[in-house]
Amino acid sequence: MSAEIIDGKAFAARIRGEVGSHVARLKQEHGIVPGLAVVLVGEDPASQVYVRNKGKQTVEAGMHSEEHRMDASVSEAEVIAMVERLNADPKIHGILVQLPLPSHMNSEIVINTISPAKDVDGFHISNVGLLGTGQKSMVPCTPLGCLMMLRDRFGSLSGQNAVVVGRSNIVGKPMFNLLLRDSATVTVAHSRTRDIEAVCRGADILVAAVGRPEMIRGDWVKPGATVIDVGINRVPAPEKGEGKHRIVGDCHFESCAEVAGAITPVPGGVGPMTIACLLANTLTACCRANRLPEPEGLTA
Ligand SMILES: NC(=O)C1=CN([C@@H]2O[C@H](COP(=O)(O)OP(=O)(O)OC[C@H]3O[C@@H](n4cnc5c(N)ncnc54)[C@H](OP(=O)(O)O)[C@@H]3O)[C@@H](O)[C@H]2O)C=CC1
Ligand SMILES: Nc1nc(=O)c2c([nH]1)NC[C@@H]1CN(c3ccc(C(=O)N[C@@H](CCC(=O)O)C(=O)O)cc3)C=[N+]21
Ligand SMILES: [Mg+2]
Repeated sequence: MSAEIIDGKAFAARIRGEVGSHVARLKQEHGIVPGLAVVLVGEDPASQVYVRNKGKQTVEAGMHSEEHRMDASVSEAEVIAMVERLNADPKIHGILVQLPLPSHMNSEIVINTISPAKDVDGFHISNVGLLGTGQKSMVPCTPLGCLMMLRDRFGSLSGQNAVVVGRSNIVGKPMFNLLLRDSATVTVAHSRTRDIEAVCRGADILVAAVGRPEMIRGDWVKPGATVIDVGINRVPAPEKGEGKHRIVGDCHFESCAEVAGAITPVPGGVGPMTIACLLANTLTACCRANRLPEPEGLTA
């Protein structure tokens, strides 16, 4: 193995520390406490873990944290009513509606009900449009975390060949926009891409957001490339015992690490950065709501 392992866990802890000191200053100088509300509909066990981590780290950063759990059988109108209540709540600066929502709901309608200023996921259509046109917006947490790690490694991304595998609204497309804004040359690959391995081999920066366990192998990677593995896949781990699981990325770690110059591990890579960026976005939203200067280095 030759690649440098990018320590997302340590990077994220550093960001949370910075967020924490800004929060302490807001409290001391202005008596303001940033607040994040998470709306969780249904009982998806993987989501539960994620929501618990978020709540814990929000409180550790000195912020106010609320979780609103709703039964999977509630109506779309009830979720919308919850969002509208949070929109109107002055204690709350950030709202996250955990996706996916139960299939009987239209998640676009629910997400677009969130006040754009409180949309710390950056999924509201007006934030999507602002990002796409290069204007100030709330930036989706996972792509923002990836961008921070890339800027840290490269300094400038100008002229780098970046390939994003996956075109979802929550990862692939916003990642494309952020890389393009930083003047990388960006290709977006997806399930219809022809000769995807060759496309990936052209990448100085390879971002994998596919949702297919270990799909990207070492021979897809250009020697020395930087590989950002967004994938979070639960796969059976019989070696750990009957019915046990482990988490793997969209990249086959061992073979990719032999070829890449640097790679993010799963777990311990993009995941912790996502939560750190969620806290950073909540702080940013709070500063904007109170017409206070925004913290530097915590937004795109
Ligand atoms: N670490 C973190 O913080 C986060 C991790 N994730 C993880 O990232 C991964 C991606 O998530 P998300 O973007 O929501 O996933 P989606 O399922 O919404 O999108 C997957 C994308 O990958 C493409 N794709 C699927 N199969 C292939 C294939 N065989 N070859 C090429 N492209 C393919 C799809 O193409 P097409 O459009 O043509 O169907 C689609 O564009 C998941 O593992 C998810 O769990 C997600 C969010 C946050
Ligand atoms: N509205 C919305 N916004 C999201 O940002 C969102 C969402 N819905 N739905 C689900 C996905 C998934 N996601 C993760 C975030 C952090 C980790 C994370 O912290 N992972 C750790 C721990 C993994 C573990 O061991 O469980 C790691 O990778 O090291 C994982 C997954 C955010 N998502
Ligand atoms: Mg998805």
